Amino acid sequence: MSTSYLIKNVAVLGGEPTDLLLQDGVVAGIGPGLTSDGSTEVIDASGLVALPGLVDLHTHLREPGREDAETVDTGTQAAALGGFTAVFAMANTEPVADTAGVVEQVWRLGREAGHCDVYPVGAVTVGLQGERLAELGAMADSAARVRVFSDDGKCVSDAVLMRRALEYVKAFDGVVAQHAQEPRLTEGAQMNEGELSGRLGLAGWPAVAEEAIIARDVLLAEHVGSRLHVCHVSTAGSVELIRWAKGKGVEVTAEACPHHLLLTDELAATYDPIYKVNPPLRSAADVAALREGLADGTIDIVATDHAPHPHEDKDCEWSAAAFGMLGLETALSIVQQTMVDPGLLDWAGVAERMSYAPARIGRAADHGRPIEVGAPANVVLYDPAATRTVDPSESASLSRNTPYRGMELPGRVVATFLRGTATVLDGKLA
Ligand SMILES: NC(=O)N[C@@H](CC(=O)O)C(=O)O
Ligand SMILES: [Zn+2]
Ligand SMILES: [Zn+2]
Repeated sequence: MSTSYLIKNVAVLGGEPTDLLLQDGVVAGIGPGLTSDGSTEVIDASGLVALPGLVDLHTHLREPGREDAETVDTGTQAAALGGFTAVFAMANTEPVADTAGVVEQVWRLGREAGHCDVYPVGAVTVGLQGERLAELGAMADSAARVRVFSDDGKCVSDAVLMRRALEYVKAFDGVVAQHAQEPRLTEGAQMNEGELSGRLGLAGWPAVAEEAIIARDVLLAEHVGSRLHVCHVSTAGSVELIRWAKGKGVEVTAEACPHHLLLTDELAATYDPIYKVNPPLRSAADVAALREGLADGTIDIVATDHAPHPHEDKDCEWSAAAFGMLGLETALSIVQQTMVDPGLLDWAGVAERMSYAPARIGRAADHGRPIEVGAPANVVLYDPAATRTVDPSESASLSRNTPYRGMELPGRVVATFLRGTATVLDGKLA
């Protein structure tokens, strides 16, 4: 029999303190003054906020193939520590997750690890090569029940292939998640194109390379009547385009990453590749536009783009280093710092953008449910008053490439429950 938990005096979505009973995998009771029998573990949650288990629509778990950077086991440990109960695992593994066999392998590894649910993302094109559509239907029909398809890491830049993919996924209510990067406009690109890239002598990655693909794709999505999701939106112009498309009724959703909500391209002046990421860190004006777009719902969700890389791929000169940074264990803190503390989002808004909406977009039915009686007990307890200094060596990830090392961040995940079982207790893996 699994343990049941009575969580006392917890602020559900930041509301008035109440009690929460998690039993038999579901939320079994909510209300002040709940009492327990002897077999129930009681948690004093005074000062803590309860949120629905977080859902990350954009995680790189690296397995199969780059187990030196991350495995499904270590990546989902990091996820649980960050308050996540479900992650969508990107397809740019080795081999690429472009067949039913590979997505089932990742899905099975997730079940065996047991730290959070793993929803494999299927590649759009064979080998991420951008030439032929992968077996989308076979992945959708597999045990992994894939609904999100992405060549993330690469852009589906061929308009005909993108159109076909959007058409194809309609049959099983799927969505194409685009890494919006016009390849010809970003050959050799190293950082945001601007005055600073010129001064630093690093090849620029212009905003228009992202915006041109988003403009094209929202028009394609409208034309074929399909669902489009835009990965890691990074520019003010992209926010504007998505706002316009939504206004027209296009079925487009979009994500922003924590690092794009906090950090700017000025960090490239350090030449420290810890700040090298794709799409690149942008200007302060872009950061402000992303925060505003996330606040008003133009940007639907926060997704981490957790991108582990081993030190030999990061501890080298800027132009040789890999793109990407860790994100799972710090996401909620960065969202608190950039959105909640400045008053741009309340905790209900965080639940929408980090749990309900990503689960909806990815069709993860057991996740992203309000904390109410009968719902699966996927819950995170968070202490917004705590602070901590980020120490990369404490990360559960196999990699160390966090841009927040040494920074003092607000908040701490105290506990995470997956279907009523604690995956994290007292801030540590349970
Ligand atoms: N974001 C990154 O900088 N890197 C990602 C790929 C991607 O998300 O495009 C990776 O797989 O390392
Ligand atoms: Zn990407
Ligand atoms: Zn990615």
